[in-house]
Amino acid sequence: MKEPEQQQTTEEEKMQDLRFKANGLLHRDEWEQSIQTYSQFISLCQTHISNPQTRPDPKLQKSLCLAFSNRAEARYKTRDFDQALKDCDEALQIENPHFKTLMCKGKILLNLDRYSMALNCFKVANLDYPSNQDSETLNGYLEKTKKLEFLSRSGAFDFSNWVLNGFKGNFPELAEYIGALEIKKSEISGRGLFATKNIDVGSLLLVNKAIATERGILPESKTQDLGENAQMVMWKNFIDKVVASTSNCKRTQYLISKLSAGENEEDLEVPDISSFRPEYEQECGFLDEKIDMGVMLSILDVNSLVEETFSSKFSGKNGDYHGVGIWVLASFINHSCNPNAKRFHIGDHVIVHASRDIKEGEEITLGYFDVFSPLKTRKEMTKNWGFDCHCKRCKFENGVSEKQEMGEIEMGYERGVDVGNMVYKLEESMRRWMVRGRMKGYLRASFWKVYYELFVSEKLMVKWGRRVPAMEVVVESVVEAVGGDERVLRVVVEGMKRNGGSGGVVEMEKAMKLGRGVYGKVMKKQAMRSLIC
Ligand SMILES: C[S@@+](CC[C@H](N)C(=O)[O-])C[C@H]1O[C@@H](n2cnc3c(N)ncnc32)[C@H](O)[C@@H]1O
Repeated sequence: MKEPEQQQTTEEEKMQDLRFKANGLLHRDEWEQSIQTYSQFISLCQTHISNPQTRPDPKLQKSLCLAFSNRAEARYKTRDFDQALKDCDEALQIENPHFKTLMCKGKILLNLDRYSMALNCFKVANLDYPSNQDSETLNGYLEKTKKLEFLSRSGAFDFSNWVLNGFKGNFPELAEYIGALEIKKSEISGRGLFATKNIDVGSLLLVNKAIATERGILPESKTQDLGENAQMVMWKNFIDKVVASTSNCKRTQYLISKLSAGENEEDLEVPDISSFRPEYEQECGFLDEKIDMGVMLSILDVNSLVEETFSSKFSGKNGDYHGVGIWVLASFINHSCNPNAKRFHIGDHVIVHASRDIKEGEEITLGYFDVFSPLKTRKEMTKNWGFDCHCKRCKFENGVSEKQEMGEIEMGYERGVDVGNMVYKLEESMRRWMVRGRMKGYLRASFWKVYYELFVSEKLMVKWGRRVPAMEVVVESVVEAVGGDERVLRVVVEGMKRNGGSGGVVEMEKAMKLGRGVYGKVMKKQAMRSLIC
């Protein structure tokens, strides 16, 4: 049996060894091993301190604080943010302010998009700034966090430089942002996102960071098997990433658990939108149990989105390049064939903006697929998504699809007959059926492909121009009905060029407004002009 003093010395030596070993592992970036060794040190150290028979060295408290801080750093590197934050709080309970810990906590909070809390950490760290530390790093974090906090509050994103640079270089800074929105029961299906005030075209609705994304090349393989195989691998990797993100973070788990798994949507709880704000407090009863894997797969099936690039000009990637991801708040947006919003993806963020003016109380809707296609194609697409669309446009087009002329027009469309003749026939039929207002826009959007081919062809316009409505009239009705689109913008720009250069001030203003519907109000005039002209 060792004497208490002898035992104390042995314990102190053991702690010394563990601390030394853990620090070495941390310096060599061996995160998991260093976490384990710090845990051994922390447990021994705590027992030692709480033992009434020992006279712990006062320096031991400092070592314990540092061990928590270092374990937080290692856990941050393994993206175990929940546990890393707990370690930071333990360290700060022992010593506050503690520069190293505050820096680590700030970085974790920044990763979790909790900008104002992160900013607070960096500000306090700045007060406790030790002279031997590199001030540039802290200043860099302070500046970045201030900017993100402002963006998240204001939604004042500006992509001008990135656009003017031809989408080269770093992505623009993006922060999570939620506009004037709420979640409510939807007449379309289950829950939906609704505007809480009037929103004008181009305004940002939300910016949401993905829980996980997976990107890769999916070759349009000559053998179907190869393509399907690549798709399966991509989907599997994506699922693994989602599972990894949810197992480390209770908040992510909680948020995902709120999504529809495709069944009994009408009975689903309507969560408060504030629980999707990054700063939402953790303690409010986050999930304790893991989500069942079967449920998780259904959730991913119903809510995952294929990425859409900011602009076809931007992607610079060939058609083989695909990305899939899950964005929680954006998952509450229902589909409509006459959507009022558009989405783009930059890095891991989805950016949703109003593609036309939206009234207070109106539901925000996206086209889950290309809505510039005829009813038949859209029905196939919604079938793939697993639902029947009951939007106003589908209801109206279902009615006219019974008409004989409609059958002839559809047949002509599929066979690719003279586009001028088709447009003429459709316009004449709409006149006879007394189709008015938005409904005209619906049908024109359905057969947009032929309108497009007609309006961009000088030769065809010479032949058919007098017998079909003016391009401006068609464009206005289509945009009012289904929102802005790059292809519509293209027709307008081609028209302006035909009329001698880039058109007058009024035409340019109209094109810029259309541009805001297509790309959102995220750039200054010069950048928008470079995109549309
Ligand atoms: C991404 S979720 C949209 C939010 C969902 N309504 C909810 O309550 O969580 C996609 C699912 O919503 C439903 N949905 C979306 N748009 C729809 C539409 N136009 N018609 C019918 N169901 C729709 C379908 O069940 C679809 O699988």
